[in-house]
Amino acid sequence: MVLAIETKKLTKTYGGKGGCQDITLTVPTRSIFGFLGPNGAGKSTLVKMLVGLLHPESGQAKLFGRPIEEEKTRERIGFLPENFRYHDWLTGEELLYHHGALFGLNQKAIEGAIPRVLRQVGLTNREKEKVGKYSKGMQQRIGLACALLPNPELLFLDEPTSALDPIGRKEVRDLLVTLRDEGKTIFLNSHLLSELETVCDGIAIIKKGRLVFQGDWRELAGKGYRVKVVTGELEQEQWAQLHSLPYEMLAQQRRPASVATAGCHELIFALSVEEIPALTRDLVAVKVPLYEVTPIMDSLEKLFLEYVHEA
Ligand SMILES: Nc1ncnc2c1ncn2[C@@H]1O[C@H](COP(=O)(O)OP(=O)(O)OP(=O)(O)O)[C@@H](O)[C@H]1O
Repeated sequence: MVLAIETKKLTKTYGGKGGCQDITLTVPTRSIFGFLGPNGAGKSTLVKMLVGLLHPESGQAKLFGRPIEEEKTRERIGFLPENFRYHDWLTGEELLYHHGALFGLNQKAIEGAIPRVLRQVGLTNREKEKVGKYSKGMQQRIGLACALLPNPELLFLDEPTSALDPIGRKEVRDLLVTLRDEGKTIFLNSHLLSELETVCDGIAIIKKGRLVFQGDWRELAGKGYRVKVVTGELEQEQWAQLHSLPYEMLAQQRRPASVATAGCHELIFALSVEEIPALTRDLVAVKVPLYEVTPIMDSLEKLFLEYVHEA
């Protein structure tokens, strides 16, 4: 499998301090990868090395199996830096021309790409307005449009939705999913964990310059499944049978009257994911009127806080 990003012990410090150290990371192609960490953890330092803005002190990094130093490799990436200040006096279109030229695209290629990127970021018909007059959200969108100009296979986005309202965020999330489905890889730096959890296939967590987790967070969050079971009214005997089943019941409560959905008892079991079908079969066997069986997963936020505090 060709990896979009592969680093081995990649290190860059600032006079021996800060930065990031010994980062060994793999990001598969055709995925959305979330890179998380508290402020000052080393996220930007890693991204800047990968896009060629900083030279690693030691270690190696490859993009699509090729060393990051190769110019040809860099042509395959797009980058949206955090809080980038665009040229206020240019129109959106002029800015795109400028960035297209910086990418080394010729006039024809730029003209062809502009309508595509404007459509992708929802700025069609706003390209003649000055960037200085754009709202913060529009400025973020035009930045994203610049990053998309060369139709990159790998896109580095640093906080791409921080200035957007909820509708704008949803639009950008949908765009990222579309890009991934088209075969692109997106490396996403964001503090908005609830956003990452809806789109990311894999994540890495960095703390004080070192990686403390990488992988599919859903696997990790789902390891210790809890399962919510909602039942109808239960006879005394059914309660007894329920308690005799070989599952650990963590909680039980009568559902408050305000809960509109059917069922009146809510039971929480501690289970592994593989045990869910067996639990369901056993509940049906003891004639429990079953309304709902739902796995409860930990949120990415909970996982993140655990790693950042404990590791
Ligand atoms: N140019 C620099 N000179 C000295 N130290 C630096 C420099 N750039 C970053 N650092 C230090 O390196 C560490 C990592 O910084 P970096 O900007 O990579 O973190 P970050 O995770 O991107 O932070 P944030 O989320 O706040 O943007 C921090 O301790 C920072 O102070």
